[in-house]
Amino acid sequence: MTTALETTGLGKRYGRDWALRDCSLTVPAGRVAALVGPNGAGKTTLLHLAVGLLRPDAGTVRVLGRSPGDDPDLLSRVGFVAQDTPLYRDFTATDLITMGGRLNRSWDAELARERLGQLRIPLDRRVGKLSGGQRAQVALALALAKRPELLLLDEPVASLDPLARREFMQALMGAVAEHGSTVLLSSHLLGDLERVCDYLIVLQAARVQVLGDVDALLAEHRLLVGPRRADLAGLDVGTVVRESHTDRQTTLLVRTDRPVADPAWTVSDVTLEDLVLAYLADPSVGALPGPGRNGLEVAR
Ligand SMILES: Nc1ncnc2c1ncn2[C@@H]1O[C@H](COP(=O)(O)OP(=O)(O)OP(=O)(O)O)[C@@H](O)[C@H]1O
Repeated sequence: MTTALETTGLGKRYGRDWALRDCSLTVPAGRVAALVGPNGAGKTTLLHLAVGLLRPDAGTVRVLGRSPGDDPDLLSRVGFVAQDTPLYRDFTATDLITMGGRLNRSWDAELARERLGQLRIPLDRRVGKLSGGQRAQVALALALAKRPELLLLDEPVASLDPLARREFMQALMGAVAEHGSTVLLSSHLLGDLERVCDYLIVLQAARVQVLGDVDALLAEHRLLVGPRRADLAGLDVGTVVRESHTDRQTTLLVRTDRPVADPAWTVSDVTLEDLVLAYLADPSVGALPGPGRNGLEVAR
């Protein structure tokens, strides 16, 4: 299996409004993919379509080569942690671990107990009495105990403190390294994603805006700082994704497959955060796979 998730022209509508539209993407197996975008962009909708909680109104979604919703067996191979970690609040973690063992064919109860023990989360306290962050950790431990081939996480670290976020991300990386799982993780915390994700999906206004390998995307973008130049016509620095100007200075985030030769510009690498923020600031520009430079094409 080389592709964990594949969508083709996928769409979901609520009434007359599209929550997700013309969404065609793949997440290669074994990747840790970041799913980012502003509030209401369609991230949760995409994840719910992938686990069969929603049915498409257009197009198709394939998970591990199968169609979610039509294939109950698929659920045993996919872990999903929903945005609000909706666990049964009257049960203890021990109850949930036992229940998971009855509901799942391959279930590593010891892994879940060990993880929660290391995090000092009381196994015998009702989940409703745990903190939001502790509940998120219980939900992740249960999802990992399933030993899923694909793990889908909807803003799992939002309620965690900075140390716990780092630990959570490390646990994810551990699971990927150990079991070769694929992870698709939605989050607004770009700094956290930069450390662990090697694949990027940016959704904006229900559509895919940027898609691809993080290293390839970072290698193709540059930050240029130079004397103020408000008129960019005729400038040969690649595609300008974002421009900003002060009285004396112009800063550009550009996409180019060539070194910037003009000595007027100070050229530096971009971070994932620079790149995502630049694209989010201008919905009319995108970077999608296609027959363009380095397999990627700028859509304006
Ligand atoms: N049950 C629903 N009924 C009507 N509209 C909905 C429903 N669920 C989502 N939407 C709309 O679909 C769009 C996409 O929502 P979605 O929850 O997928 O966004 P998101 O990217 O996950 O946002 P956030 O970052 O705020 O969690 C939004 O405009 C939202 O208002």
